[in-house]
Amino acid sequence: VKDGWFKETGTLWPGQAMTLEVKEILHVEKSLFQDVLVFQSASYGNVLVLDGVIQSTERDEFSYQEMMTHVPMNSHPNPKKVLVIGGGDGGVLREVVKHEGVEEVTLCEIDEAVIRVSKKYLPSMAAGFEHPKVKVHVGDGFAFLEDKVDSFDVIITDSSDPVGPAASLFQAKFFELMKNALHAGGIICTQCECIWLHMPIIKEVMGFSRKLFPTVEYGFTTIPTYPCGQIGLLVCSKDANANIREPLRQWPKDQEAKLCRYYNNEIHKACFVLPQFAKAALEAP
Ligand SMILES: NCCCN[C@H]1CC[C@H](N)CC1
Repeated sequence: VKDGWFKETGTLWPGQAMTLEVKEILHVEKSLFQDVLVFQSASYGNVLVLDGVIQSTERDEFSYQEMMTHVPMNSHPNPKKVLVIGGGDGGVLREVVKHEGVEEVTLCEIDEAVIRVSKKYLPSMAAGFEHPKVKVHVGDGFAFLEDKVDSFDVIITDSSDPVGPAASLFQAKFFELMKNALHAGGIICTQCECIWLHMPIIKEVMGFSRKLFPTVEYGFTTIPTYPCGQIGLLVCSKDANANIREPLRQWPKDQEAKLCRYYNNEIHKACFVLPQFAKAALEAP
């Protein structure tokens, strides 16, 4: 933090940086896995930063957490058992339990510091941990999935970037583990980076995903504090007849408006409509 501003420089977005004005530094810690910073910003509420990269801000996190959750969940006919890999700020958990049919949601986060710090400084997200249907496992998602077979209806990988603790979550082996852990007809949704910055990463991940899943779709959401204000979600189904682009389930309009500030059943469809350069680069070979 310099002259009262935080600057998000990163090897994954060379030559550019988001900056946020800092009102107060709330927490600085070196966890077992990464540098953890929380600050109160002048205009985005409290901000969680891991290894210098913005993970969540109170003002705009709902965009990402809602889309990462409700696009896969409403693409599944009846999700009962849900797994969240990463997601230590609790935001995805908060969204998953909005689906009445869910019986149990397990969160597997490698770094207990993220959970602890989120509970203290990001209460609107960490509220997700309080729900009776929630089980928390602190550990590596890779290791957690090694012995899971035919166990979940939906798996959401809410990860940081493929640099540091989350690097293994962008590899084919991890997608094989997620596939094996899914029930028939199961769906995964993973954080899949930005079309303005990471086309090679997106193409690589979609490439091996298409070998593993019959249905693979890249959608995105807009979010001011992620690089270039756009972040992707890769949604894959084991069901060859699944049409992820059309919500299978939807709340009644008035209920939807109470539950969500970003997601609705129109934006579920719209999020898969890509600009020409991305459509051309990402369409199936
Ligand atoms: N719930 C935390 C979301 C983490 N998502 C990522 C954080 C880092 C960004 N460069 C990309 C999204």
